[in-house]
Amino acid sequence: MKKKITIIGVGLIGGSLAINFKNSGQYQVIGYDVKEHQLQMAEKLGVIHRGVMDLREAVRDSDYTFLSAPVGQLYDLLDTILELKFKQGVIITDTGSTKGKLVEYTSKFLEKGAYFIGGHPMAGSHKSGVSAANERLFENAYYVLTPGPNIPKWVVDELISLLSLTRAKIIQMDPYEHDQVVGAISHFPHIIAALLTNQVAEYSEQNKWYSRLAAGGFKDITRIASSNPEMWRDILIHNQQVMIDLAEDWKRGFDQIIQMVSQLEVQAIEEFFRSARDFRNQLPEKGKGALNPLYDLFIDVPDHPGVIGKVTTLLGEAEISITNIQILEIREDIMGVLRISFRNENDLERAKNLLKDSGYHVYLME
Ligand SMILES: NC(=O)c1ccc[n+]([C@@H]2O[C@H](COP(=O)([O-])OP(=O)(O)OC[C@H]3O[C@@H](n4cnc5c(N)ncnc54)[C@H](O)[C@@H]3O)[C@@H](O)[C@H]2O)c1
Ligand SMILES: O=C(O)C(=O)C[C@]1(C(=O)O)C=C[C@@H](O)C=C1
Repeated sequence: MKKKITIIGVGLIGGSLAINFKNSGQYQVIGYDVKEHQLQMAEKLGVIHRGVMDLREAVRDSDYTFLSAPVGQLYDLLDTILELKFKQGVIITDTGSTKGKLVEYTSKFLEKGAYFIGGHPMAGSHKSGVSAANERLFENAYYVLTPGPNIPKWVVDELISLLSLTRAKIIQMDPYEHDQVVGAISHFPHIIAALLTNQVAEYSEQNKWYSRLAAGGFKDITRIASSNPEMWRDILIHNQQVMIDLAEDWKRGFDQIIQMVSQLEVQAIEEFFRSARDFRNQLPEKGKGALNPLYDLFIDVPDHPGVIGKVTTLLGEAEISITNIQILEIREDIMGVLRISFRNENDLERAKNLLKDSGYHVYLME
């Protein structure tokens, strides 16, 4: 009998994990979510084998349980699971963006016969929900595990082996070190992006040109301001002290550059940009083969031979390049969903209008 994997919270991250596990053919993948429509969509897209709305049923025979709900939900979920009947030796892990407090909180699982290992895939998107799930989301990305000191090595190895299906690079880290580092490279940047966006939004109330002229630079630095507000509220709250410390460093840096500008310290200003450029330029690019989840278009297609060819021909004739194409589900007599990725927003927009005008039902995902 196949081992059972339960995904609690079948959204972007849970759904992307689920696809990898399901497509391996080695596991039975069950989804649980508080939103029934997410489960229905997950089943329709073929992301999970089956969705259940009852947590008791979801965890009962599970060999591996993934908690991929928002960070603020994890503690209550863990408390509930602890009271339920679960398999002895089950490996429970999460995908939450913060790790320190959670790992401390979960040490009590061990005495109940379950192993908890904190986890955090360092890949994602500003999009939410299972419709944005992507089989290749984690490919080449780092996936951090933060096992507590009492978790046996063979248990960690077993989880690593399962996660290798995602083709992520799995590393282990101290949970508080994780929060420190990820606070600086992920959590704090979301504050900056939102702050900058709010500042410009305020100006644009008086003058429409702010939003009309907002081009590449502004859009690049503020892409993540489109992220899910509830998710980011939870993350900041659960990494509170790190955020406060980073803000102090930011204020110091900000005072310095403003001082340079007001004193017209031209050399220092140039050096400020040069050192940033040098560090930015040596950051590794995302590995080859990984999808850029940004410019995706979804198209409902009937399961007729040649339908993909018709769509790609239409795009090709209009000289719109595609970077990837994926069938999210094709079963007999059932409408399938085609996901086509484009290089930029302009291509995406043109393709959307073209396909719509040709009678296809096309949509973007939040
Ligand atoms: N989005 C990212 O870029 C990213 C990357 C890595 C890790 N994470 C972390 O992964 C987790 C999931 O993020 P996501 O982007 O997939 O969010 P998402 O909103 O796409 O999915 C979360 C899912 O959890 C469900 N949910 C909410 N409360 C629940 C509960 N009490 N029980 C069961 N299901 C519940 C929601 O209905 C939703 O389907 C978060 O903890 C987040 O911090 C996110
Ligand atoms: O690419 C994005 O939109 C993300 O915000 C992904 C991102 C990140 O900050 O890099 C966000 C949260 C996660 O916990 C991990 C990854």
